[in-house]
Amino acid sequence: MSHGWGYGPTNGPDKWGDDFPVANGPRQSPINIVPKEAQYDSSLKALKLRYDPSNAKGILNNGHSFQVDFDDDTDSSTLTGGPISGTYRLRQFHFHWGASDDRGSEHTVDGIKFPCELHLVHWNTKYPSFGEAASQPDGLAVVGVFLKIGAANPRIQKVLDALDAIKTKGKQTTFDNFDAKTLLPPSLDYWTYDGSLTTPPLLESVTWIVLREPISVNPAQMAMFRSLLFTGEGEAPCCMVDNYRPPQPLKGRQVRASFK
Ligand SMILES: N/C(=N\S(N)(=O)=O)N1CCCC1
Ligand SMILES: [Zn+2]
Repeated sequence: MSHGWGYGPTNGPDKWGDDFPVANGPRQSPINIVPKEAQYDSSLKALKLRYDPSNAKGILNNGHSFQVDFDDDTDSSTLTGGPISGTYRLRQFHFHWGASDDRGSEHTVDGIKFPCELHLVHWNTKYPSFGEAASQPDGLAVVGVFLKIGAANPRIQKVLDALDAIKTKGKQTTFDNFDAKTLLPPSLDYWTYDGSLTTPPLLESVTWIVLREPISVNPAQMAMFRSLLFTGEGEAPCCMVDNYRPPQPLKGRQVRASFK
């Protein structure tokens, strides 16, 4: 790709392998999850997410999605349990979504696409930093949550109300006192498998933890996601939609379930 990666016809997922050969590696994400082929593993622990709302720092339009960043200098917002060992710190969360409700998620379930998918990105504190962890096979753990169309979700509204201030690429604003746990569904049943970042550099360092139960958003809330721009201020505007990578080959990997 002569210019930076993105989701368009000339720089989208089919072209990422030109600059990032790992795109065709053995543990790429996302994947299509086939529940009937996922093996229940009774040794999988319950997820333990302990988030401190005061760690929320800011919200940024990074030109590919938007992210809410957290202070990860201490173990005050962590993921433990589940399929991982040790302690992983919450770094940021972000979303992927479609131009219409028939697509947008990265993982699919029996081939079904959801309109949106939330990713909560954590890094293994056995490594000195996020950057170091991101290059290790057990360095990251991402909790994925599907969003479906239904009732308005009051808990996501504070995030969506901040989007007006970060419409264009590179814009950021403060975003404090937010408990990311409020974005999770009542059940923490999950599927888990070894995968990768779903955007360049596509590093194969992610333990994926995809929750079975979606959360809901209503159509007006989905429209707020779609109000963002991939482009920077003063550039020809391009709506930030369809910022998802399609499912990748499983290549013999096993998907385990924490539930029967
Ligand atoms: N691709 C990513 N996360 S994801 N979509 O795989 O959860 N990231 C790139 C840098 C930090 C997180
Ligand atoms: Zn993501």
